[in-house]
Amino acid sequence: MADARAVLAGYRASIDNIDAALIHMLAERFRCTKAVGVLKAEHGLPPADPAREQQQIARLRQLAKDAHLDPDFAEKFLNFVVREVIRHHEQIAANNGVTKAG
Ligand SMILES: O=C(O)C(=O)C[C@]1(C(=O)O)C=C[C@@H](O)C=C1
Repeated sequence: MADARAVLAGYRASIDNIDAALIHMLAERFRCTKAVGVLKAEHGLPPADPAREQQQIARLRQLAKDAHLDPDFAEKFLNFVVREVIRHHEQIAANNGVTKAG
């Protein structure tokens, strides 16, 4: 039992590091997409680009398969993130290209 607890603690330390890396990577991605939102608003480009999304989905599904991750999960995760990005783009466009902090 003591051994199992030590093994579990070791796995949890890795999980905590991975979760921290995910948060930092998502923060960087949203920093980048906010700049994209400003660029799009300044040039009158639409918030969503469905053709680009189809390319991203196809690419991530293949990457997921190669990595033995469920491709349906990868697609759902990308869609979840992109829907939030589009919401930000729409807000930026409504504010004429001005972003709010956060
Ligand atoms: O590439 C763009 O045009 C973006 O706005 C970025 C992004 C994304 O988050 O990857 C978001 C919305 C678009 O529909 C496609 C892709």
